Amino acid sequence: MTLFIKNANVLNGNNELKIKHIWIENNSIKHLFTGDQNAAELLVQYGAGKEVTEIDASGKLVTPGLIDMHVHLREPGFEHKETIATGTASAAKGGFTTIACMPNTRPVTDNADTVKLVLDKAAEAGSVKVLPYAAITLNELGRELTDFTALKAAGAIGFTDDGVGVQNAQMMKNAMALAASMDMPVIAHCEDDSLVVGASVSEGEFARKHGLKGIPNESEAIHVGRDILLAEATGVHYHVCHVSTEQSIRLIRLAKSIGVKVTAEVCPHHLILSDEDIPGMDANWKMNPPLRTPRDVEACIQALEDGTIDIIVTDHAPHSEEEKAKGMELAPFGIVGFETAFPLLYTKFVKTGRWSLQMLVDRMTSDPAKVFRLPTGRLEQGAPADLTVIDLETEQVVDPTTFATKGKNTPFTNWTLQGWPQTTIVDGQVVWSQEATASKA
Ligand SMILES: NC(=O)N[C@@H](CC(=O)O)C(=O)O
Ligand SMILES: [Zn+2]
Ligand SMILES: [Zn+2]
Repeated sequence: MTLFIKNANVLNGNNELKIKHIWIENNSIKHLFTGDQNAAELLVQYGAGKEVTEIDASGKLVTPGLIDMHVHLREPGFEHKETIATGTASAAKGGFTTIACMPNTRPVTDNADTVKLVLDKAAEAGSVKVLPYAAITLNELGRELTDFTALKAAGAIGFTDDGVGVQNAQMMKNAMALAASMDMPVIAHCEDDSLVVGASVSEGEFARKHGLKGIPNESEAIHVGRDILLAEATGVHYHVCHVSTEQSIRLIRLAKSIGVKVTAEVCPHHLILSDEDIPGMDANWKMNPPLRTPRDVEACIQALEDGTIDIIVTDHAPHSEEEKAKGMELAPFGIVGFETAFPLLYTKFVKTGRWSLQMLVDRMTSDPAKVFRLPTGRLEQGAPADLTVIDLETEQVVDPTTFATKGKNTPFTNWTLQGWPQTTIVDGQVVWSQEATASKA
């Protein structure tokens, strides 16, 4: 199939927008024409004898397909929360073309068969590229290492027990040494269980006001510090999940300055919301790590700006409405993220002038590709044709009833945002477009 995207606004790496015409053939970007070339003539010249699908991207931003290295697709085992089909559809609608899914399914992705099942279902669902992580320990119980060799052979791209922290330091050290010997990364949910028993929100204003036990910042940072020392000792590529505290950032900054191979990610909600924004005992504001203080929020923003935190991920974590209705203390942790991530960050940081558009796009495309050595995340001749067309103008109100994900658990309901993805292209195929949705409706 041949696809011709004309009049696209493309970033040049230096935060300048240039008009380009993008010619796609055989899954990759074959030509990148400058905007002063006549699109109609190019079509005649290069499209002779071919069936060419045209997309007019006039006035729209076209970026490399967005990449989300931390998501929960829930299948197998929790299909009432999400399936690989609904999760990837939601990702496509959010402009994502590659996503990496966490192993806290049922069964846990701690064996080669489950890795293969995820990959098969993803190929079948067909929306976006799915990269599975495998568990560090069997059943994510922290007692026994999984078979790293078999998991890597089956297609796992890294090891993580996301959902829980690995409590035992020796276990983590063994995992890191083994992963290092296989040139695989260890991705860590940092949480010391002994410090968080029975808590559902962060230690801060909201917990005090409602008489709730709080999750302290040290519960995250203690693991970050421990793991940095273990990463230094083993030489592994250590990646910190959903960083949310000033203390963790301080440690990561120090580790990077002395050459430890550490990278880190942050979620939109930890960049935009603090515990002081929580309106009441509503579990759509409950996630792990919890919303921290405004001071932590500012530390996260600055860490992303100065490169201490490398990338943005959503930690898309759908739960059913019944589960979330159990209230702040009993409901499971997690909020959905795919369909609001880019508009939230564009509206809150680019529209306000704090970030360049280039910075936001890089942290969601080329930077994750760099950190995880992916072939995608670039818009250039010869690159895989994974692209996202984004409308930076139209305002739209967040309405969870229109989400493609099964999860409606978001704190951003009714927020008015700009920067909505319009068309998502994976390997030269349109996997989602606003028009198709609109005309179907
Ligand atoms: N982030 C969350 O609040 N929840 C995640 C688990 C996790 O990412 O630790 C989930 O699986 O629901
Ligand atoms: Zn986690
Ligand atoms: Zn997660």
